Amino acid sequence: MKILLNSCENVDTVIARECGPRIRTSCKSSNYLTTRADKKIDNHALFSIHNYIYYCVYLLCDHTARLFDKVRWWFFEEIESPMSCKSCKCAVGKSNVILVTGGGGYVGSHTVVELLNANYSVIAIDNLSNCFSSDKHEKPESLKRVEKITSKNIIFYNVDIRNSSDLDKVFKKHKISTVIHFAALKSVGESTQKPLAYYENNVMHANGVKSLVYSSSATVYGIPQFLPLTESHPTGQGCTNPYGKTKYFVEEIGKDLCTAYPDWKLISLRYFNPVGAHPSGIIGEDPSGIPNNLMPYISQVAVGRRDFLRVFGSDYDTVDGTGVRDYIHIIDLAVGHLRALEKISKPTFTGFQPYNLGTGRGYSVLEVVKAFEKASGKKIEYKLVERRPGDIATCYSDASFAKEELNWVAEKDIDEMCKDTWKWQSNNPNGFS
Ligand SMILES: O=c1ccn([C@@H]2O[C@H](COP(=O)(O)OP(=O)(O)O[C@H]3O[C@H](CO)[C@H](O)[C@H](O)[C@H]3O)[C@@H](O)[C@H]2O)c(=O)[nH]1
Repeated sequence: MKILLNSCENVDTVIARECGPRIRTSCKSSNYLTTRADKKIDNHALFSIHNYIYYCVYLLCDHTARLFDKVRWWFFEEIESPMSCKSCKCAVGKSNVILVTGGGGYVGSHTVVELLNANYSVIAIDNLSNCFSSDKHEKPESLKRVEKITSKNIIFYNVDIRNSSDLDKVFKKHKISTVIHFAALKSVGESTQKPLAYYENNVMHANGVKSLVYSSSATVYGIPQFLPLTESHPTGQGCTNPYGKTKYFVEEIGKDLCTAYPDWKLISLRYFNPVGAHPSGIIGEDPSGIPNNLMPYISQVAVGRRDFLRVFGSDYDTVDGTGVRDYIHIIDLAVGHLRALEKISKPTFTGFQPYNLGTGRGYSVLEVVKAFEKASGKKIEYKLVERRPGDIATCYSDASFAKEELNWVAEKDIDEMCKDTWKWQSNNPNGFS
């Protein structure tokens, strides 16, 4: 016989419904079957006992199923996003899924190597505007090579950070703990010619996650009022180019956010001049078109892609009249991001904090040319030309605050920067393509 059990009924109401009130009372008596002779009543009693056991089994199964369901959801909640991370297995734990915007670019790809080596799960997005990819649905070549270096998988989306609906999809799909925001245009010279493109690209779009490591720049300091530059140096005043202004604006937005919403945390890493390449020579800097920055230009002259370097300005008040910058090896810079992630994930860290990432030592353009000639064994032809608009004479860091707070110091010197740049460029004369 079948009895329909309604989930809202308790045992008493079921038995009452099926067997009547007398039996309900009787069946609760342990000696009922042995003391009653009435067959009809016995049949009723047997029937109700059967139902009772049936119902108890049902309850047991139901509770077990619910418990199992709860455990299952708790389990998935802990290790991966209930939304969909099953496909990508991105979430090893809540605190180590990092979204890297601009992941295919120079600083992005080198940082992804360090993140993967430190066992973070990486979701990379890029609009492929400044990195080579054989197909727009494919990962950029730089990230394919990062997978080769690390033997680890990167989840990649071709997403433009200005497209908020595409960004939303990524945030919904993955349980991201922190964003490292690299996606930006980065040429001082170009920014003076195409300021609108810089304001549109570089002023960030917030989305969900409230923990952000931001890729800022020493250009926020403008024309230095004192050297070396510490984090307390005024920013924004006298920013000499739109590129530097975009970095300054984002820092200001970040400060306001962190003041208004105490659950927001932002570390702004003020890069000095990143150069060099992964020591394997498998990835490196591959600007599209004519390089704007010094080191890739020199290395393209060395490899025969350009005839000579134009040295912008030889009348600055510096050691040899050429501009002085604080060059930092890309691997040191990438490791700086790991230290920043460790810092920002501490419950004690709150608000907005900038850190300089530099070596603390400046080199002139001609000193860099000399160091590169030594590392590559190639003669670098150059011509002294007019100053470049937006440039300053000298810029170098005091990075002691990063040492103190992040336990980070730049370890690689100018010779290693040139050696690794040359290894990359000579192994890949045409870059990634
Ligand atoms: O073809 C070139 C390119 C550069 N330079 C000179 O080399 C020095 C370095 O110039 P870069 O273009 O390599 O670097 P910037 O200092 O202009 O800017 C760089 O450093 C900034 C911080 O100082 C930011 O990090 C920014 O992203 C990064 O491009 C400058 O004196 C510049 O005039 C040349 O002489 N010829």
